[in-house]
Amino acid sequence: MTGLPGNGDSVTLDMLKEKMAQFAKERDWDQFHSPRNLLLALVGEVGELSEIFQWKGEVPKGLPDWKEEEKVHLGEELSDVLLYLVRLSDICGIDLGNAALRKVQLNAIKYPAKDEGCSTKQIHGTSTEAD
Ligand SMILES: Nc1ccn([C@H]2C[C@H](O)[C@@H](COP(=O)(O)OP(=O)(O)OP(=O)(O)O)O2)c(=O)n1
Repeated sequence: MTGLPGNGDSVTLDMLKEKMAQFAKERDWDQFHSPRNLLLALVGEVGELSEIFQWKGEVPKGLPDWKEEEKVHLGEELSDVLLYLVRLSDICGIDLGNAALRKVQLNAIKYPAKDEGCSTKQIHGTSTEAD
């Protein structure tokens, strides 16, 4: 495994966590990667991500009309958000993967599937045929 993108390996949150830790250590940037700084950096990147969609109106899933360079840019901004989120979680001592899995379970309890009596209308204000 080379750890480089595109070599067929699946990327894990742990890999990204280690990459970010190494990146900060090599630059002596641990001093700047405080919880508050990382949170602000994360929010800034969410802003940059939002700018990509700003004023475009609704866009179809899969972004079929977008140029390749726009999709590359989108991937970069999504990555910045993910990387700061992973780093913030690490610095706060949160196991993000397990916390997210637990949250998915909690979501399923809070919003039961339609067979278990939950309607789309209750949550999104619109009905589907299944409702
Ligand atoms: N103190 C820092 C600064 C940067 N990064 C890393 C995490 C992000 O993935 C990326 C963010 O870099 P920039 O602040 O240069 O932001 P952009 O890449 O979005 O550049 P720009 O804002 O010019 O578009 O670099 C980091 O870990 N710690």
